[in-house]
Amino acid sequence: MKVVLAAIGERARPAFEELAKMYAGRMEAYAEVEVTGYRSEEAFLEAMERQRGRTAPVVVLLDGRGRQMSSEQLAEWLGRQRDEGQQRMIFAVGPANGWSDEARKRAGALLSLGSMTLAHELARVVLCEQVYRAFTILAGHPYHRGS
Ligand SMILES: C[S@@+](CC[C@H](N)C(=O)[O-])C[C@H]1O[C@@H](n2cnc3c(N)ncnc32)[C@H](O)[C@@H]1O
Repeated sequence: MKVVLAAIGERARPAFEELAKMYAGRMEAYAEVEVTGYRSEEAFLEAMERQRGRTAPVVVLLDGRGRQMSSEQLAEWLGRQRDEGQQRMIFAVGPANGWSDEARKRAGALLSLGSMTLAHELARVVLCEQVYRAFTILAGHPYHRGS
């Protein structure tokens, strides 16, 4: 399975970029990982459109109005996708002013990180940590237990 961790808008400042890449690097023990950015929501949606077809990816938009899950629930869901043979999961953090309704309609799923609004750079760091955590839960790695 390949996991794409995307962000829309300006490149994150170095401190945020470094943290996102640190978790993405750790994730590589479990999946192929790509950290990428798109200059606008439109560019992102166009890229998603080009990937439609037989092996269409699951596109998960990070959104405050989305479904909230515990880390264990995210792990279970991700594990199910993997076991069902899903080859490509795209998680995307929206632009600073959020996703349009059109983007929300086209998403495979909307995922909330909680009811508080995070700065988009921070949301991507939290996303990367939670997807990494999900893989460690699936692998039975002690990271999730804090040991
Ligand atoms: C500053 S927030 C956008 C706030 C905007 N007013 C809205 O309602 O979506 C920028 C991006 O960060 C992500 N984000 C921020 N807080 C989030 C949360 N609690 N859960 C999921 N994503 C979040 C989303 O991808 C959002 O599009």
